[in-house]
Amino acid sequence: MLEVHDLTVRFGGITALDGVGFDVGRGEMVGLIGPNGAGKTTLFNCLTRRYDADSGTVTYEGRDLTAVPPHAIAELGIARTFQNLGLFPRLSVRDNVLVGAHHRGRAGFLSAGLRLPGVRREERALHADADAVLDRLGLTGVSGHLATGLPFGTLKRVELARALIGRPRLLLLDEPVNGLSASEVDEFAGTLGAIRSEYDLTVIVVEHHMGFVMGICERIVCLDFGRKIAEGPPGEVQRDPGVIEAYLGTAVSERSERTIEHSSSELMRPTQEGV
Ligand SMILES: Nc1ncnc2c1ncn2[C@@H]1O[C@H](COP(=O)(O)OP(=O)(O)OP(=O)(O)O)[C@@H](O)[C@H]1O
Repeated sequence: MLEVHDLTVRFGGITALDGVGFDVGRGEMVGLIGPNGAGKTTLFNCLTRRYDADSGTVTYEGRDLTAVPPHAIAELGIARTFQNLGLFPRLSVRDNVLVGAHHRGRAGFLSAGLRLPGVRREERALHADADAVLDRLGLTGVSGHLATGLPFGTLKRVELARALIGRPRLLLLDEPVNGLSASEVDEFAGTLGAIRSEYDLTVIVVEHHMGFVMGICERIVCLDFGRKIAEGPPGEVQRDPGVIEAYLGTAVSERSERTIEHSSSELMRPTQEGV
């Protein structure tokens, strides 16, 4: 479904991605891990065309993604969530979700302004879809609430709902469980596992929470300093000396500027059962 080949992105003197390559098959759930600043979000930004790559190729369902304009990404069936939430605080939860369906609307400026019957039908259909997704994610009770002021765990689910209403085939999740409590992480893992098959999704998930990512993904790609340093099944990657060094080496080496978010026990924590 997705082939990333030799992808390089530079910001001035920083090489955020350095010849990164990996494939993702349809239906897979792939984890993208690596210490802070490894290049994970930059990779997502390339896949969604927020960033241009300096070199390399990205092929999605046989199409050269680097030639696709950013506004056409959602229509191709690619949706994402954001590390720091990308919601509109002054819109209701339901309207935030509806934003994710913008590419499904066919009404033009004039017909929408005149409120023609076709426009009203289309709106009713999209609202029904929004309500179904909100219901599926347990958000019906807050659908009329402004996005501002809701608990972080709820907002993470709103973001997921907004991605799902776009009917994606490829879902990119950027730190979906960051900031959630242990029980919320387990709940999110269960929901993600279920909606993956319900919505026929292929998923790439960036996450620092090793228990979550190792428990839910079939394959892990690890980046460090913009380079892919490991790829394989979770058990293998967890034991990879280069991966352990990338995370643990930060305390004693030149990585002193980076934040060490996760200890060795976090990295080596057994995978969650039943997720
Ligand atoms: N727009 C930008 N301008 C300049 N530098 C950038 C930009 N975006 C990312 N970088 C740099 O590229 C490198 C990779 O950043 P990126 O955010 O992709 O890492 P990450 O693996 O997602 O990190 P984290 O786990 O902390 O979110 C970092 O050194 C970062 O400072």
